[in-house]
Amino acid sequence: MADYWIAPSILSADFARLGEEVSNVLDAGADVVHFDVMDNHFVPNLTVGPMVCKSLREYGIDAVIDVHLMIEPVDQLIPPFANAGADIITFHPEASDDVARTLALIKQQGCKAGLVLNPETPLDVALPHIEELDVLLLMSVNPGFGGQSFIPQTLTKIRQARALLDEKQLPTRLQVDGGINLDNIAEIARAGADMFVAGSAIFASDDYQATLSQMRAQLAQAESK
Ligand SMILES: O=C(CO)[C@@H](O)[C@H](O)COP(=O)(O)O
Repeated sequence: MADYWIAPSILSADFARLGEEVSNVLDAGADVVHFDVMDNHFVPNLTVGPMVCKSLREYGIDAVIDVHLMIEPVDQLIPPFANAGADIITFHPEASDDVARTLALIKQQGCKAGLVLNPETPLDVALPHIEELDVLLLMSVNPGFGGQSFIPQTLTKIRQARALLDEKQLPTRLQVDGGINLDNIAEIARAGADMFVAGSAIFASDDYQATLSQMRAQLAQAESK
């Protein structure tokens, strides 16, 4: 099977037991921890910062932590997140006055870097930076909240992004985030994504292991078609 990564979003975890929740979901077979950072300014919700990322490391979480910054401005929080144990840091181009500089800053801090495109943001916005991206994240909901429905028009954008990355022979991860569940993960994989962020579909399920296994079965099926 292709090297698909499933990344549970902490947004839907029980924050009172975050270390345990993240540990459980990794034991159940998740590949990456997706760490949603919101500032009640760039998006209308407020979550957590570098201290909580550091706490997860101190708790013993050694998986890849993928920090999705939904904050503006971004640069000043990049070194604190790198020091707190982030492996991947992604941000929205609208939140930086110099996207190339922010990407370089993330890499200087020893992290993988990525850009995030909202549903309404055209793929063209990523084009000038495409060679520098370790991750291209396409939002399939408007950022701010978990539990929203997947916007179906995102499938076209995923196909276009996949064609672009393949044409340029880039190893960039194509991540999709928002409304991913057992019913649509196969179609999203067929469109070309290889990294799947899912919050409510995993954390609201009774059995994380069963849900992750079913997601992997869907991904295997997507590949065989
Ligand atoms: O960044 C976001 C929302 O802003 C996402 O990571 C969601 O938290 C995904 O949650 P579900 O849509 O899977 O519930």
